[in-house]
Amino acid sequence: MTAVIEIEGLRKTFRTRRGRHTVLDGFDLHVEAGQVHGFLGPNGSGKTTTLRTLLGLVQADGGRMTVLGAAAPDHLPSVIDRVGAIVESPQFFGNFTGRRTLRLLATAGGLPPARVEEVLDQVGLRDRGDERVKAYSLGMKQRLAVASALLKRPELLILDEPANGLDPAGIREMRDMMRALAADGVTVLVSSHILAEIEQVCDHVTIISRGRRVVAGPVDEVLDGFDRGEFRVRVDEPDRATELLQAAGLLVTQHADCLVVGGVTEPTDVSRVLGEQQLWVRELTPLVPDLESVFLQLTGTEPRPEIPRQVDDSVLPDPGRPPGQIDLGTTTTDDEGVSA
Ligand SMILES: Nc1ncnc2c1ncn2[C@@H]1O[C@H](COP(=O)(O)OP(=O)(O)OP(=O)(O)O)[C@@H](O)[C@H]1O
Repeated sequence: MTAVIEIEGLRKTFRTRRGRHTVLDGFDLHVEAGQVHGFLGPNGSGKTTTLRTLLGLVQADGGRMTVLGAAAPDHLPSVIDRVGAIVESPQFFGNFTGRRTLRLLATAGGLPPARVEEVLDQVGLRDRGDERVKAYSLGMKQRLAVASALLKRPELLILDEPANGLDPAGIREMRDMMRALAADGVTVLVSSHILAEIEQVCDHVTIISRGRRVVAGPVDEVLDGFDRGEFRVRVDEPDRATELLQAAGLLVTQHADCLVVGGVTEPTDVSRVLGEQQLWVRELTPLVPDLESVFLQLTGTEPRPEIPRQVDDSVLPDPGRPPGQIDLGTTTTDDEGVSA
């Protein structure tokens, strides 16, 4: 497999009114060719800063990055024509129509006008392309942004929150589009908070928390790593059931309307232990971890009853870092991202 994006030991500190704020603290990301790679993290964990840094929009304080084999940011210009990116909400001239906007971009990139019609059709704006952008809804602006990123038929597509403002049909279309692009060999790096979407469309995932990678790998393997063999069990007399199951060596947690039984290797063990004492199981459902539960657990962002969670409350991962951090210097940048 060829690495399309390599980030090692990325560091970035902003100077803010509250003092220095380390946003990326030795972050690593590896995206291989052909992957649809989900990039997840709580609000403020550093996703957009990572993508902006990768694209040369923010200067890193340390670390090593390559895009399509070219060292970033220094050699980014040599590969940028092969990269399509939407990072944050792109700004377009409100008085231009969607079609005119794309034609200008196509002309600047030496692309034929026919390509504009193809991408307008692809993102569902074919019939609204002659309206001014300022009259577009949020979701239509997002579709226009995707169209602009697709114009040059990129080998690598970087999408920061592409589902922002999209209606349910639009989200599904975005998912189908990512799948179709992947089938055509395009590598996609996508950040999103819609974890069910990510789980459906991505084959690989990296989760960031407070500027450090907390997990990375194939989605299936990440989820399997959190499968604790738990089952939801509904049964009459939950107290007696708990005693019996615990006596059989199983881990039992009582909830308001069910028991969660862990350490189960063979589900029939549960029904047998209870049935032998005339307790009949009404439900026995495997609790398969999903990306949302894994995300909440790894980032420490499970909602707490009656305690509003603050954005910087997420978990700071174990500081045991893989080797490979290379200092580029220790510059600190201000709120505008300009080197100080
Ligand atoms: N130019 C800047 N100056 C100062 N702080 C900044 C700047 N840009 C980002 N930050 C801070 O960096 C942290 C990470 O922001 P970033 O936008 O990368 O998070 P994110 O993971 O994309 O979050 P979200 O999911 O909310 O979009 C935040 O605490 C943010 O306030």
